[in-house]
Amino acid sequence: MSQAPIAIIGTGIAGLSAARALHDAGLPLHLFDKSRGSGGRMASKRSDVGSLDLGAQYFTTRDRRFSETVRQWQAEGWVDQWSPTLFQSRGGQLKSSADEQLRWVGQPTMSAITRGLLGELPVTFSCRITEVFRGEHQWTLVDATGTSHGPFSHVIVAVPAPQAAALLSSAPKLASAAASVAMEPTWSVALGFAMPLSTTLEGCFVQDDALDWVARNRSKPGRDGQLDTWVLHGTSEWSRHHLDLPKDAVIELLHGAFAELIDCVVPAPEFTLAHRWLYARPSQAHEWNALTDARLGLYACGDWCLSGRVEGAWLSGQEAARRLLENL
Ligand SMILES: Cc1cc2nc3c(=O)[nH]c(=O)nc-3n(C[C@H](O)[C@H](O)[C@H](O)COP(=O)(O)OP(=O)(O)OC[C@H]3O[C@@H](n4cnc5c(N)ncnc54)[C@H](O)[C@@H]3O)c2cc1C
Ligand SMILES: NC(=O)C1=CN([C@@H]2O[C@H](COP(=O)(O)OP(=O)(O)OC[C@H]3O[C@@H](n4cnc5c(N)ncnc54)[C@H](OP(=O)(O)O)[C@@H]3O)[C@@H](O)[C@H]2O)CC=C1
Repeated sequence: MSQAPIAIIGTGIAGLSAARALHDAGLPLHLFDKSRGSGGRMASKRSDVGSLDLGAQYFTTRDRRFSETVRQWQAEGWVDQWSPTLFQSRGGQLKSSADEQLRWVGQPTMSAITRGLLGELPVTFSCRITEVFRGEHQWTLVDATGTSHGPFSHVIVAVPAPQAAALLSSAPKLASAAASVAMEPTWSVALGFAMPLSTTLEGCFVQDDALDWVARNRSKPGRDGQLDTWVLHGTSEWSRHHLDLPKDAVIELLHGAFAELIDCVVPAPEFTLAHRWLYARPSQAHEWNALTDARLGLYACGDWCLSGRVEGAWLSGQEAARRLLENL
């Protein structure tokens, strides 16, 4: 009888990091995602004005293993360095803030990374898993339409903590660890201007009431589009306070904050888009690496097990795969 595959729920960078490690070790697996494509919070959104990075803006590497992996991604052509002209804004004072930090982006879109990692791996998209339960020896998943999937030998849950908690109910310790993680929202807004704004600014770390970060989309390698498109992120606190505001109102408020911040004329945008990330980042970092119930064969990974950054999510996926292989 052939070996039952491993189920991985989530095709963000954590789920795909685990998937690649297990596939490279020769194990069969099957991925599931509720979205239409891979990437989760580091996916780019296709829009009328080209592809936009509404979630993760760039990533840095501190861990040696991740640095080496990113160099391999670079050799594959999936990523490139992004060296924006950086500013910071504190108390309304905008000033240049150049640094030596190496920053990476997927190219020509953020999604290139998870698409590359996914390759030909078996995956079911548009499939929200609502239940994960174990029979005598193997696992079954049930999706939102009531359809069952399985059997599976092991399950890796690679979704944001509040969504993971429900899927981990077979292992109450894991479920309660996931349930203890609070995640903060982020409102993300894109504004596209017909005439390029008259500024050298390409990225800005902001500390004010509303804005946290501003980036000029076309300054990233390989980005297309006719308009000069900007991505604005609200702070966690501002986003929490304005969580249920209609998108038009969010766009108007963040457009206003942007116009106040930047030292140039900001006309009415030709194009606008708002996206609410309910679970954008964990409110604090953890040092769990991954969560494990080796006896049951149930694992959880994601940025919330570590640093709340792309690097943390990738490392967490590696760790879930390592522990699973160790316990075979
Ligand atoms: C606005 C924003 C800006 C950010 N900026 C940066 C940055 O500049 N640099 C940086 O390093 N990090 C940044 N981050 C954080 C970074 O994006 C995340 O740390 C990382 O992408 C998390 O990856 P993950 O795989 O753990 O989770 P996710 O990317 O959230 O992946 C989880 C996947 O699971 C799927 N899923 C969820 N529930 C289910 C279910 N029930 N059934 C099936 N599928 C399901 C989702 O659709 C998703 O594809 C940012 C995040 C946001 C939101
Ligand atoms: N919005 C979210 O939901 C969300 C945002 N995240 C942001 O992701 C980046 C990535 O963090 P990382 O540690 O990999 O990058 P950096 O080293 O570039 O930035 C870390 C923070 O350090 C400050 N910083 C860095 N460079 C400069 C600079 N040249 N001038 C001024 N300040 C700089 C900045 O912090 P403050 O804004 O000053 O508080 C950076 O944020 C990072 O931006 C996260 O905010 C991650 C997850 C979710």
